Amino acid sequence: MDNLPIIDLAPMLNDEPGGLERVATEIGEAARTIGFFYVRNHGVDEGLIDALYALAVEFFALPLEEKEKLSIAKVGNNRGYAGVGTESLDPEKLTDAKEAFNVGRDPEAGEEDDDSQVSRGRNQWPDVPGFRDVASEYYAAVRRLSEQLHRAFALDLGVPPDYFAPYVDRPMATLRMLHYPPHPGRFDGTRYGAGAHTDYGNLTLLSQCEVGGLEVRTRAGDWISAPPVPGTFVCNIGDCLMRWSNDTYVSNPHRVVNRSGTERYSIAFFFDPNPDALVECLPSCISEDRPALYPPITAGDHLLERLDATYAHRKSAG
Ligand SMILES: O=C(O)CCC(=O)C(=O)O
Ligand SMILES: [Fe+2]
Repeated sequence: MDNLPIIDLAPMLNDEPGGLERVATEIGEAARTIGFFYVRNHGVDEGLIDALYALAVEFFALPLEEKEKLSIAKVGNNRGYAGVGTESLDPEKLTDAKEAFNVGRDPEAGEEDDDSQVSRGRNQWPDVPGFRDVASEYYAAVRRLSEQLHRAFALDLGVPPDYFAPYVDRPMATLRMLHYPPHPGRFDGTRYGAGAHTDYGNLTLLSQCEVGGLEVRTRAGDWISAPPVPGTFVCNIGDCLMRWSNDTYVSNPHRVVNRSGTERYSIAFFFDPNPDALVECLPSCISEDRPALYPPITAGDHLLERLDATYAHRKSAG
């Protein structure tokens, strides 16, 4: 496979007769084989996406001391600024040549507001006019889209379309703006923008600016590029959904190298289930020849395990 499929979501999102079924079949095929696909007609306003890019560019252009006031290392809940060199998505390589800013979900009515818990509590907001409003609006839009994609996953995996709804209605979802400075000199394979890794949650929705750099590993072990396609998100399956589906879906390694000679920005949205969601291999994915490969775990514990392996500051804290 040289190209990732581009799946049109309109039939599902417009409630066309048979639309959910058709989209679920296409998504299921991609999720089982490579774990990556593009989605178009996804319903998220292009003007909103452009507005968030403009604010991300403004934020990353602030002096480092300003950005570090919002450092992710000061909080336990995975929100705020992570500077160049603070993360190793591939622990075998040098630290990633990227900087990032994370926004989580604001506490909703009746929810505890505890910043020490992963992906809960308050956000750290930069002093950039409009940032909070636009980031919150974008977050809500991609959250809705993620919920809708779960209906297609459920149908394809052999459970009712709303099966996942109670597990993902208070999600540990993270909006992450990313900036990859151009790679200095010739790329020698030691330092990636983002080292090879798999994502942790159920799904990721990635918007790329016009500068490419994302590469995806095929099952055969080749790396193929996933170039920006206007009007789409790249959607990929994460480790949590792979586990939940008893490896029916695949969470595939990917990496970023900015070979363009210019700045690259991207916006990722990582959708992890509710912290207390019990991730237990789906009954429809278990059979006599295919017993459950994993014991049950809460989504919160699963995410913590994965974050602690990635961040230097979390490792030393814990
Ligand atoms: O920036 C990108 O294109 C991908 C980033 C990514 O894979 C990640 O942050 O998990
Ligand atoms: Fe990723």
